[in-house]
Amino acid sequence: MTTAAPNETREFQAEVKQLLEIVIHSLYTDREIFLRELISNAADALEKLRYQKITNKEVLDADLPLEINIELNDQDHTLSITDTGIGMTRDELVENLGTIAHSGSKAFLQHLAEGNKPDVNLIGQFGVGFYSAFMVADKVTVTTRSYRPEAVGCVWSSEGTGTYSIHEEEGLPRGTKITLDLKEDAREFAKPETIKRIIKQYSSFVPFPISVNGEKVNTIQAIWTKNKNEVSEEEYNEFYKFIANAYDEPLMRLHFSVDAPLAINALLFVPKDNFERLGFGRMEPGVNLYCRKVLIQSQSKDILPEWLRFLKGVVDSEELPLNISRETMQDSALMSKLRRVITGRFIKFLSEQAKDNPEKYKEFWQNFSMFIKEGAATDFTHQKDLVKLLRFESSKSEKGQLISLQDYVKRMKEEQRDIYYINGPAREVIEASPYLEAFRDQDMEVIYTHEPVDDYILSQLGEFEGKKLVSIDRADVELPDVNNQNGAVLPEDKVKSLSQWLKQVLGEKVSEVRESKRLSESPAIVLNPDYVSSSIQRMMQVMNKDLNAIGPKVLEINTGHPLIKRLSELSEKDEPFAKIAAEQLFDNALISAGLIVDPRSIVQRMNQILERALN
Ligand SMILES: Nc1ncnc2c1ncn2[C@@H]1O[C@H](COP(=O)(O)OP(=O)(O)OP(=O)(O)O)[C@@H](O)[C@H]1O
Repeated sequence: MTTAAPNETREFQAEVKQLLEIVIHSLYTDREIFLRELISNAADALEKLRYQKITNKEVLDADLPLEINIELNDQDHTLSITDTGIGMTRDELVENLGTIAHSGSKAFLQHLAEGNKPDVNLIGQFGVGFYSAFMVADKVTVTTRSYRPEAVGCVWSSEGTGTYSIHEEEGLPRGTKITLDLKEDAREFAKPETIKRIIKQYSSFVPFPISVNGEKVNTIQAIWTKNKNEVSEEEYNEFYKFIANAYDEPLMRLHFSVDAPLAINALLFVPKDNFERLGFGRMEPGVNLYCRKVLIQSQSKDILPEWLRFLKGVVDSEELPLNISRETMQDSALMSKLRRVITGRFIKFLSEQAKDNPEKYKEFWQNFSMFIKEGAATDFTHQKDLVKLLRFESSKSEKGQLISLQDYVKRMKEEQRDIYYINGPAREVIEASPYLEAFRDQDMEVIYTHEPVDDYILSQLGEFEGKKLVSIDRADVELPDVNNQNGAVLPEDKVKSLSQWLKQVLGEKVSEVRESKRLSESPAIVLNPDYVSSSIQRMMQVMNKDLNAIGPKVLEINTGHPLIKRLSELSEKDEPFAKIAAEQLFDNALISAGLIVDPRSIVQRMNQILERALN
């Protein structure tokens, strides 16, 4: 703790200066959001005070009503917001209003620093918080006194240029008053009609009375405790905007209440955009935990598993003890029960959406599939149900059309025992690869996966509805023989000697060379002898920045292919060119598997091959 002098001027932290610079000089549109930010801070302070009172802590001015008062003075061009919340001590003032702790604000700054325009939804997501007051004010004064009985009141003020001043003041009531001296071009914010309109728009769900010049303006509602048919579509959307700091409407909504095994009222929203996917860093959880309408924990990390961090909303359970501490919250049996019930209900909701509202589900999948996959890979309690929510393209679905594992199983061929999948960065790449040849030949469907996490989930799962999940780049896939379109194949002894010769030429790159039963068009294919699929190897190549970070392969050759037949002849004659051709054949097969091959050696070899061809 710093023991500050009674009257002092301090510098803002560098990031705050940067933020203020942007707030003051570049944010001209949507300036009215400053009011929402300040009201939301006031409401937070009031929620925290209510919690302190309930948990029997001693509180200064315990009888003050919990409310927000806005005073406007059109003559002096001032606006003040007063709350009777927890207030701040001198140290808290310095910490909270002189520095930025919020990682979101830093990401927001970074985004702006890269020359992007601040869009209003983004401001809503990350918040410029308290500092947004400087969009409309050329001086901001914060008069505050903490709820702690021994606390001394303080006054903080700043003009938003690099410094602020702070001094102590006797006789203040508990809570915080923020006074704005409005800029000349922001004087409309001293007019009651303007302020009332803005409150209606952004803050009508604030759970404390708000008055403007003494007139009460909001209706306090805990709509999550109401019946579904008592809440209008508009109220839901407004509530979403309030709770998610959003400006658009949600993509999906789930409102439910259950009595057993636990009494729960919940209202959950899926937003339209996934800011994590758009590159704004990891999302913070967005669901608040209530007990009988009293906020227990905002943005609770414990009420839902991490993979559901994209959800916004409210969970209210009367079974929660009000004075539950952070520690007990984390590992209480009650919390894990709540978590299980709510997660299960949400997953059920998604599968209903997928069935009854496929277009909506598709939109959801396009934006939020990464979270469902994360859940399927990490949340073993719900893995079985989550896997049913996964969607894939396949060799029998049209481009962009998605199927589930259940769809696949339903249309499996009678004699087919396993579920087949193959990974590749894009549909076109997969379809050009030799892996599909045999399956096309047999008219068997293959699921296309595009991300390593898909393969991770499927290989970890092992089976689905009793059917084995098999990556078709595995060496041990059992398949009926294909019809070789090339006519006669090499005789057995030639195959044997060619295989031995290839093994010798390619050395440690191959664990085995053998005749293929699955190729009809391509000369050769590489297969994985172990459980590591090509997609995971590809990822390791990139992560380790090492093109050799792939294990030995099984090389299968198409013994009916003219190229292989000719190679057999050349190898018998000990032609030096045969070696070059063999190496290129192997690299081509790696490329077809989507693996990355050192381009330098390939180019060199290709030039040798060209030279010979041109001669
Ligand atoms: N009216 C208030 N009463 C008590 N504390 C406040 C009040 N306003 C702000 N604070 C304190 O100042 C901190 C910083 O506020 P600021 O609005 O910049 O960020 P935030 O509220 O934490 O985040 P965000 O606004 O992005 O949600 C708050 O976390 C809170 O501790």
